[in-house]
Order: sequence, then structure tokens, then C-alpha cells
Amino acid sequence: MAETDFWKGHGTENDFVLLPGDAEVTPERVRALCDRRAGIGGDGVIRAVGDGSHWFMDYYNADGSLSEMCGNGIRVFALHLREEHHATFPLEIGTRDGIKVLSESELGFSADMGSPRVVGTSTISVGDRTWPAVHVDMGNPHAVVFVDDLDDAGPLHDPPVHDPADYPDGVNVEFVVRRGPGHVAMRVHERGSGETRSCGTGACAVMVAAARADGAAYPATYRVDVPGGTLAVTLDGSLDQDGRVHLDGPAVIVARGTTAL
Ligand SMILES: N[C@@H](CCC[C@H](N)C(=O)O)C(=O)O
Repeated sequence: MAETDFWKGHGTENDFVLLPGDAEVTPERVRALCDRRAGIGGDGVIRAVGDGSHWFMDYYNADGSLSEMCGNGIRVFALHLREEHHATFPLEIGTRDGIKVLSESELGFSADMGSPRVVGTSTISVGDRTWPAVHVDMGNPHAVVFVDDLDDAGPLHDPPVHDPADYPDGVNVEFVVRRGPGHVAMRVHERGSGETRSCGTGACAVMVAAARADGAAYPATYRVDVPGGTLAVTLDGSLDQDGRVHLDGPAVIVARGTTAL
């Protein structure tokens, strides 16, 4: 594979390898880059496709599969564009789920994630345990499972079992506990990446499911704790009136270099 520049970054420890727009990307190359022992290591790869004024986040999961959207990745991508390409904000970024607008914030960056869709209910199983799940579409698919304790789901070495009729393209599964009013904590098993330290779209799905269950008054902001840190998620209006979700959190670049992987 031809040598290419790379950057490594994370948002609440959901970590990504960033590549320039002319880098060749194949599923094999994504897997090699994301390998935590033989590669750089990451939950996904982001290719920065653009011409200096229009940008597209070309996102891949660690197993080489595509996803429509990545909420933590888009903040890291925004930081990369500011540092390496002099991008100014607010900034429109294209994704497979359409255009997202990124703004600078006290925490780092805030992303307008659009209007969520609560599709219905489903079930999720791990081992001999089965829970009801709320199906939330954030552009990518999520199953939100309220549990008594975050350890209830066990070590999550294998993907939780979902109903393929509800999720024909697979699903990201969030296990959630309540910590207090407007405050939840979650673990996530990501489609294509396994258990990760955070998931931005997952935090949005969790907030939407929790606020809906709480009968929250809008705008509502929830603190969402993840193993890798804390995110703030705001729903600016009711779901019936196409309220939009805003995801706010940190972004960090930790390394840059070249790789022939
Ligand atoms: N970690 C991401 C979500 C990445 C995509 C996901 N695994 C999928 O396949 O939909 C986030 O921060 O949102």
C-alpha cells in the first residue's frame, strides 16, 4: 500500500485514524490501520474528502464496514479541519446521513445531528438475558436498553443479539442506567467495532429515549456519561415537531505521522 499521512484522534476515547482525501481505502486497509496490536489502533477510519471549502466525512468502522454517521468522529474531523485546513465555524460537513453543521463550543465542538426518529420497540439479548429496547434512528441504527446496572450486560465480547427484522443492517446497542434528573450513563457495543469507550450517535439515541420516557420539557439537555468521558446532548423541541438533537463534547488529536499500512 502506498505511504500516506495519517492523524490519530479521539472524542471521549472513541478513537479514529484520519487519512487525507487521496488515500486509498479498502476494507482490508481499514482493518489493518485499526488493529490495536499490528496497526495504529482505532474504532474507525475517517477519510477527509474535500477541496478546502466543501468537506465530506468518509467514515468506516474498524471491521471495514461503512456507517452513515459518527457523532464523536465528526467532532474529531472538525478539529482536524480547523488545525490542518484552516476551516472556520460554523462549518457544514457532508456525511452519508446528509449535511451536519459543526460549531465551536466550550467543550470542544457541537454538532447539529438533525431530527431523530423513534422507530418503535424491539428486543436485545445477551446470553440468557433479554431486554426490551427502544429503536432510535440517528441516521444509523440504535437499540437503547435500560438496565438496572451497567454490568448486567456482562463483558460484551460478542455482539448482543438483535432481531434482524427490526435491524436488517445490524445495530449499535446502548445499555443505560439513570444517574439523576437529566443525567444518564451508558455502555455501547458498536456495529462493526465492538464495545467502545463512547458513541456520539449512541449518546443522542440514549438521550432521546430517556427524555421521551421522562416526558421532558423541551429544550432539554442531558448529561450522558460514557466510559471515556462525558457528553452533553440537547433536544431542542418535541419529537412530534421535528426537534433536533445537538451533540456537544471534546475532540483531541494525539498523533500524526506517515504509514505504509
Ligand atoms: N462511534 C460512532 C458511531 C460509528 C458508527 C457505528 N458503529 C455504526 O455502524 O453505525 C459515534 O460516535 O456515533
